Amino acid sequence: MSSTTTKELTVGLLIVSDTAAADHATDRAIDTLTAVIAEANAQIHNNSYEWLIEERRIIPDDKDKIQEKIKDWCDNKALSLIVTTGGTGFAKRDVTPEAVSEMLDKTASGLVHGMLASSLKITPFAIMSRPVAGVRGDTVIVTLPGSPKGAKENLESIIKLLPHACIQAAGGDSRVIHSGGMKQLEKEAGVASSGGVHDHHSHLYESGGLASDDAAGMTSGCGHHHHAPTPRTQQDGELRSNDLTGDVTQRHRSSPYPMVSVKEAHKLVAQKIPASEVVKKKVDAGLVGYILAEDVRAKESVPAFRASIVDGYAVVHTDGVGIYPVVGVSHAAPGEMKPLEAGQIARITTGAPLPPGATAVVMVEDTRIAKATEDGTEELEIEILASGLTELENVREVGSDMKTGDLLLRKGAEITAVGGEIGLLASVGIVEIEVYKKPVVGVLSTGDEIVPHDRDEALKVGEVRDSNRPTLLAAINARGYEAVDLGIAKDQPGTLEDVLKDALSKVDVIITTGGVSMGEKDLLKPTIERTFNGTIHFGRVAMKPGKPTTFATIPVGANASKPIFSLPGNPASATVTFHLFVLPALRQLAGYIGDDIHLAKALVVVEQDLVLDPRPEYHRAAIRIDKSGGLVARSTGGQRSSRIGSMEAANALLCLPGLSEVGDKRTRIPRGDKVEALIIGELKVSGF
Ligand SMILES: Nc1nc2c(c(=O)[nH]1)N[C@H]1C(S)=C(S)[C@@H](COP(=O)(O)OP(=O)(O)OC[C@H]3O[C@@H](n4cnc5c(N)ncnc54)[C@H](O)[C@@H]3O)O[C@H]1N2
Ligand code: MOO
Ligand SMILES: [Mg+2]
Repeated sequence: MSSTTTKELTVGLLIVSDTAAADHATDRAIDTLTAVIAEANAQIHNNSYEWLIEERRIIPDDKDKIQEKIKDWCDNKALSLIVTTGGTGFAKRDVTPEAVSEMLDKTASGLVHGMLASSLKITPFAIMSRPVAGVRGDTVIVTLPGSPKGAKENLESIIKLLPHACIQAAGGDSRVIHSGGMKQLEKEAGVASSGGVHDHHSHLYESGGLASDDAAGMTSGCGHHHHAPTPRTQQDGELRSNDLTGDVTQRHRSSPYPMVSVKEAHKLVAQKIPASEVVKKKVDAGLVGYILAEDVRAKESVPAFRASIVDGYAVVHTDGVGIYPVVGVSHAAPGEMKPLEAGQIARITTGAPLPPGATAVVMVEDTRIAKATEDGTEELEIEILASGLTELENVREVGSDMKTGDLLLRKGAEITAVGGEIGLLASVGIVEIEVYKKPVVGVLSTGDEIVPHDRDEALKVGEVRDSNRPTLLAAINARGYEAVDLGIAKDQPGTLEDVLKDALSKVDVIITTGGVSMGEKDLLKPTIERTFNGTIHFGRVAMKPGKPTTFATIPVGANASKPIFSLPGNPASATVTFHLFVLPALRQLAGYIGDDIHLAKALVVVEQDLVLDPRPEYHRAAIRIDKSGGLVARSTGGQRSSRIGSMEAANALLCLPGLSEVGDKRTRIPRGDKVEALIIGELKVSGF
């Protein structure tokens, strides 16, 4: 069943409200309904369909305007679903049901009853609502009340049944989506099973009894399969975050950010990272880690002269064995050289230029001294013992290692820490090359409780030493990127705004930690969206640790944007997600391409049983090369996200599948099994 392709069910949100139309900032319905729909997407464990919000409009209580939008969204855009809010009461200006009714081809009184029945369980005032529902063309239309709470409750009461309705309304075969799962669907939607008719249907929503966040079947990016909906990126004008100035009572009570898989998160990062810039750099030790932005050709030949490969005597190779006068000396040093004639030899050292006329070199081991000066300090005649010399024997011809114009390094080549590429460039006199600029990375800790790690004063209750900033600054530096310390920002919108504004002018990539989950002081997301007009590409990832990992881009000027990674505050979460998401992004910006962007992966044997978490887990471990050359992994112990100790001596992240991925088949990886490991540190050997 997971082989069916994902169908997108498009949605239009039509907010009918005089107040909200006059001041869009007062609207809460869009956020609320977006959250309901995101949650519905997050709970789909079968990739047969997903909701996609395509339209969002706020219009006044005006019958013509309502009908105009409905006409456009049904007849031109053929959306799957239109949800209106507002105008369903008894006030004079409440005209939504009338406007919608006139547009319907069919009514759907069942949906109306369903909504009213569930609302009446919550409040007797539901009786004051006049919802209508029906079909126009291919589109299902539902009217919800204007209060965000009422709208949310009504939509939640029917949303699990709407895919079925929408697909049928559009003339599709809804068996695809409800094949195998109608009973489950009915159970989840709180509707009694109608018996045998649906017996051949299979799962629409997977069972499993896990918390929705954790049960989302996601891939961990380590090659597990999954049934996740594709991520929804932010649409124009859609803001999911809490209101910055809002009260705690108004915050979201379930995350409005769809849970994306690690693989999808990587894809989004790769897509949204700005293009790499080209800069000129000197060829020196500072070039390590850069990627060439141009093909580089040899400016000179190596060797630049005919050079000896051995210490011995330069000869004319046709001369043969015999005793010859030593008429000159050539050391590996610049200088003029007297030409050599047949019947003469010249002493020569390794790397020294051959005298003009010499055609081969005989090793000193293949010679004997025949005559020395009287004081015994100098050679006069030497007997050559080697016979059958070939032309250029023991000689490096001009350009035999490399010729002027040869392609030395291709665009895209990495200047490695091994040093070979720098040597190559240096050998032919290249002093400057074009490379991709390495990003400068700013690191900011956030949180009222966070104090500098080196503050020389005991902690007061509630204070926490900042471990994320030194950790990340170190990791960034060690990977060869310039890191800028942005300090600690308090959980106040203004403070965060000032610090980020300053950072945007100084760095290419911003990393923040803390303040991205569900707390009322978790201000990163609303600040990015509302203050900086940024786009949050994902705000939740199906992984442990690191669930609230957030990635956004903030516009800076006309066509430019800068990436911001808002990592969870928990220290192990911040460190893991830095390696998993930020490092590849930095490498992409620095010009790495393809697989080179990502952490290296290997299969390792686990030395202990590892208990699986509902979420795909990145279990910190120390891996070693054992005597047989294989890789073995030892867990670093307690894996709680707050425990930075789980990163101590860790050089790998073991990719453990989430329980929701392996089904009920197993709850642990037994010792001796192999798992994939992402390598984040140096490999050690044991039993060398
Ligand atoms: N109702 C929910 N609560 C939480 C959820 C959730 O889904 N629903 N997610 C949990 C998960 S998972 C994580 S991870 C954390 C992430 O929290 P935030 O990113 O909002 O971070 P904070 O709340 O600011 O801090 C969390 C924790 O980490 C400590 N911290 C923060 N910064 C630092 C630092 N620089 N150095 C050391 N320690 C730091 C902070 O004091 C907190 O203890 O949210 C869960 N909650
Ligand atoms: O995802 Mo959080 O990072 O588990 O602690
Ligand atoms: Mg928090």
